[in-house]
Amino acid sequence: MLVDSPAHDQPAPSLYDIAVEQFNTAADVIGLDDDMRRILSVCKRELAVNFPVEMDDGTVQVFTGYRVQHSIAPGPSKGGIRYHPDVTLDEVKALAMWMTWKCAVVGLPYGGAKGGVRVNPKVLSQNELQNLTRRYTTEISMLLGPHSDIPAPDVNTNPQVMAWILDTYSMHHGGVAVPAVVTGKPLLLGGSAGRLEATGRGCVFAIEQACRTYDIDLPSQRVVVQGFGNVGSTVAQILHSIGCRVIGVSDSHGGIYNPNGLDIPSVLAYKRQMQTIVDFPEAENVTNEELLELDCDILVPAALEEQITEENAPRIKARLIAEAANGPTTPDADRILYDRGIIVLPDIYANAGGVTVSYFEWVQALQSFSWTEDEVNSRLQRIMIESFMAIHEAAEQYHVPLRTAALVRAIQRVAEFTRVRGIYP
Ligand SMILES: NC(=O)C1=CN([C@@H]2O[C@H](COP(=O)(O)OP(=O)(O)OC[C@H]3O[C@@H](n4cnc5c(N)ncnc54)[C@H](OP(=O)(O)O)[C@@H]3O)[C@@H](O)[C@H]2O)C=CC1
Ligand SMILES: O=C(O)CCC(=O)C(=O)O
Repeated sequence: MLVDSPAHDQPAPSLYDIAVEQFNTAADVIGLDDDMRRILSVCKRELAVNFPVEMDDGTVQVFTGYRVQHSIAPGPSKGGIRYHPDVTLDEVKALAMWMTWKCAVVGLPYGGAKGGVRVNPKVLSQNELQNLTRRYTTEISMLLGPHSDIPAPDVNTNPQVMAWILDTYSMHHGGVAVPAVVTGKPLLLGGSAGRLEATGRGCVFAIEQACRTYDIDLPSQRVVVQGFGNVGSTVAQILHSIGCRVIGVSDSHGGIYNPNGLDIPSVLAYKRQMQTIVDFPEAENVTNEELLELDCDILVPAALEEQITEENAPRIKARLIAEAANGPTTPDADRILYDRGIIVLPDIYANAGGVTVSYFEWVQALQSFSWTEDEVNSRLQRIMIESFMAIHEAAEQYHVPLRTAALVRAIQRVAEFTRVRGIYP
C-alpha cells in the first residue's frame, strides 16, 4: 500500500540545496528577477570523471573525481581541489557556487569553481598520490587554463599536489611551466609569499575588524578552533600570538580542551609528531561535538561542512563565530544563532583570504614578478577590512544577518556581470 510520507520524513537538504536556499534568501531581499535567478542558481559546467590509477602493489583502482564551474561571467573560474572519501558531485557544486559569491564579495575578477576526488589520501603512498593527481588533472584538463579555470588547495591537498597539477598541465602544453594555471604552489615554482597562511590570516583580519566594529577586546577572548589543518592551525597560531586564550582545538580524531589556554606552538609540534592532537599532555580530550559547545567567546569552525546545526545551535556559547570552513552552518542553525544575537562572519567572507592571495599569486605569475610577504599581507588586510565594511553596511541597510548581506552584495555584482555580458556566460 502506498502512503504519503509525512513532512518530517523528507530527506535532509543536500549541501547544494543549502547553497541554493541561501542564494534564494538573498535574492528575495533584493527582488532579483526570475530570469537571473534561473541562471545563477545552476552550475554552468559539471564534469565527472572515473579514472584508473596503478597502485604500488601493481593493482589498478578506479577513482571518481569532479570539476564544477558555477559561473564564468566575472572572469576565469577559481576554486580549490579537495581529496576526501566523502566528496560528491552535490558537495562540489555547492562549493563551486560559494566560490562565485566569495570572489565577488572581495571583488576579484573570477567566477567560482571547485574540484574533488573521492579518495582517502591518508592511505596512499606519495607515489600513488602523485599518479592520482596527474591522472585526475589530465581528465579535467579540458576545463583548466590560466585564463579559464585555475585550481588551488583545499582539504587534504597542498603545494606539492599543486606542483603536480602545474607540471601535468604544462606537459600537455609543450612542457614549459605554466605557473598561472594553479595557485597555492611552492614558492620555487612561482607561488606567492603568504599564500600558505592566507586563509587563516584573512580569517584573523576578519575577526579583528569585527571586534573593532562590535567593540570586543580581542586579546582577552577565549577561542575554540575546530580543524587543525592548514586553515585552523594558522588561525589558532596567529590568535595565540596576539594574546588570545585558545582553549580548545580539534582534528578528525577528536579535540582537546584546557580552560587556561593551550600552548599552540607545542600543540603544533605534537600534531607533527603524532599525526593528531588527541592526548596532548596539558589538556583533556573532548569529542568534536563537545568542542563546538565549549564555553568560549569566539568559535572558528575550520574543518568540514554542516557542523553547526539546528540540533547544537541552541547550545553554542560563543558570541562570535568566524567561518573559516566552507558551509559549516546550516540555514536552520543560522536562524537560531541570529535570534540568539550571535554574530556569524560568513564563510564567503571569513575564508576569502585564501582566494584573495591566490589572485595575488596569479597576478604575480602572469607578470613573472614577485611581491614581498609584507606587500601581500597588507593588501590582503585592506581587502578584508573594506569587504567587511561593505557587508556590514548592507546588513544595516536591509536588516539582515551578515551572511545574507554578503550574498546580496555578491549576487548583485555577479548578476551585473551576467546582464552586461548578455546573459549567456
Ligand atoms: N586551504 C584553503 O586555502 C582554504 C580552505 N577553506 C576551507 O577551510 C576548511 C579546512 O581546509 P584546510 O585547512 O585547507 O584543510 P586541511 O586538510 O589542511 O585541514 C582540515 C582539518 O580538518 C580536520 N577534520 C577533518 N574532518 C574533521 C571532522 N569531522 N571534525 C573535526 N575536524 C576534522 C582535519 O583533521 P586531520 O588533521 O586529522 O586530517 C584537519 O585538521 C575547509 O572547509 C576548506 O574548504 C576555505 C578557503 C580556503
Ligand atoms: O585559492 C583559491 O583559489 C580557492 C581556495 C578555495 O578553495 C576556497 O576558498 O574555498
